[in-house]
Amino acid sequence: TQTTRPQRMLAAVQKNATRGDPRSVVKAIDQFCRQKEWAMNVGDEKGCILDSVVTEVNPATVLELGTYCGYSTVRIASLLPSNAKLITLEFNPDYAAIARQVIAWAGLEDKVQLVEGASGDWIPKMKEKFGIETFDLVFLDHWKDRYLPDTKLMEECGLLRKGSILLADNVICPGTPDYLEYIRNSPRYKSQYFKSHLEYTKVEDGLEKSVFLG
Ligand SMILES: Nc1ncnc2c1ncn2CCOCCNC(=O)c1cc(-c2ccc(F)cc2)cc(O)c1O
Ligand SMILES: [Mg+2]
Repeated sequence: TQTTRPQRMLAAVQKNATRGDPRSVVKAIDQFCRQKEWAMNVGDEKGCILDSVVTEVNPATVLELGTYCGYSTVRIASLLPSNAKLITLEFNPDYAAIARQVIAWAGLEDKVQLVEGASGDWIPKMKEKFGIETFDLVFLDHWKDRYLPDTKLMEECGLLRKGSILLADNVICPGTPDYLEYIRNSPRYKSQYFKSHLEYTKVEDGLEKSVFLG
């Protein structure tokens, strides 16, 4: 029977990457997506911007919305201090099953909690279920029409503190116009656009980094 693209991506990781070596996992996925099949990972170009933001923030608590196959999960978790926690939410159980194996191959399962479900359902439960007060960094990479409602939900649930950083993928392609309009005009955020390209292509895309001002 036919395999899925995430299954073929995992096979490429298990074939070409070294167990316990996150950089080799990232490299294997990027090579698979450049040479074999495009896939919606944040990719190597935007991934470097992600790395620089994670390093600058040095977060103790991270929320990732939209795990897919775990590519950005591995990039982020590999840069976290030992006591830091990364919670990643994935809606699609098939993606989640692959992501768990990719994260395990990278040896990062102790830093990552992968939760299956919709962001809108889980955000209100973060405090009670995971003992989270606030998130130092949120990486938004899920349904593009959920960025705005979920940001408002995080505000309402008190999950953001003065200085919390939101980093949003795909603000140009596929695009998140309502989110951009809100975050760039709200007096409660200070935003910065990092121009880049849609993963593995020459199409313009970028990341929007926003600081919550409280
Ligand atoms: N926990 C949750 N709660 C709610 N929803 C959730 C969820 N977890 C997952 N989902 C569902 C959505 O997950 C995938 C979202 N990502 C994308 O759709 C995406 C698409 C492109 C793309 C595609 C085709 C093109 F031609 C050009 C660009 C590029 C990207 O970089 C993308 O990130
Ligand atoms: Mg994306």
